[in-house]
Amino acid sequence: MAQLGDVVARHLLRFAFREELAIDWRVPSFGEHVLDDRVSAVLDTYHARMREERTGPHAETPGGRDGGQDQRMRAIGPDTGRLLNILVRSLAAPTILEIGTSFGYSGIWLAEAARATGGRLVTMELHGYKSAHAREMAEKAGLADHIDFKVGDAVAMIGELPGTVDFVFLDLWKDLYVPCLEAFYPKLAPGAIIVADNMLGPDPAVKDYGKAVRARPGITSVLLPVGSGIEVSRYEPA
Ligand SMILES: C[S@@+](CC[C@H](N)C(=O)[O-])C[C@H]1O[C@@H](n2cnc3c(N)ncnc32)[C@H](O)[C@@H]1O
Repeated sequence: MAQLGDVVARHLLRFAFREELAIDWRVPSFGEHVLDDRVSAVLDTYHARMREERTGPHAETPGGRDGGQDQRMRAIGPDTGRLLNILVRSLAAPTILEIGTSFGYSGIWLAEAARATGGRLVTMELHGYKSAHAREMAEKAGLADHIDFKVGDAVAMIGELPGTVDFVFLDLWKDLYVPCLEAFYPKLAPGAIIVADNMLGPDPAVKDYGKAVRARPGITSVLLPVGSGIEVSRYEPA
């Protein structure tokens, strides 16, 4: 019964917040005076591709997830992008870790906030062709100087990061959420914020992540119905 309740709640939330009703694709609505023209133009280019992706057939093409030739952006929407940007802008010169670059959409929102706050974005992606596209778009947006693009398995690369991180955006294949948490948790700076995407999806791995992050010492966490559902957590050691 509890499981049925979960499914119904998930569908109601998805309906209430589904793209057609809630997504505001207009970049200027974020604030014409906040995002510069180069950033807005790049976001608009991504939005056109995202609209096509979301309205087109959902079947995987050959080589798609994850035959090594995946072409879908699988990007967060503009609402989640705006929220990431707002959260990062509340931090001073943060080190931001993005796990799951894909073709670079969420990274634009994060890097724009990194530039505004004197911070830096480190973004990790398994596939070189996706990371290369993300870099090209970041160059067009004038943001590439604020980003380190890393290619390889994030779970392994997180362990090699020097220093601490102030903000983590977790958005890769869901079965890796908990292994990533295990890898980045020891690197969290006091006051660090973690945002995990796709938390209202059907994959049981996201529930495992929700339980695992809330069980960690020093974590306060809330699930928000923004985009496809985000778990927003804050770390404050005792
Ligand atoms: C949902 S997409 C990320 C979307 C992106 N954050 C955005 O909103 O624009 C997930 C990405 O994680 C990448 N990925 C999957 N496993 C990975 C791993 N072990 N290490 C690094 N990246 C991985 C996939 O190739 C895919 O591009």
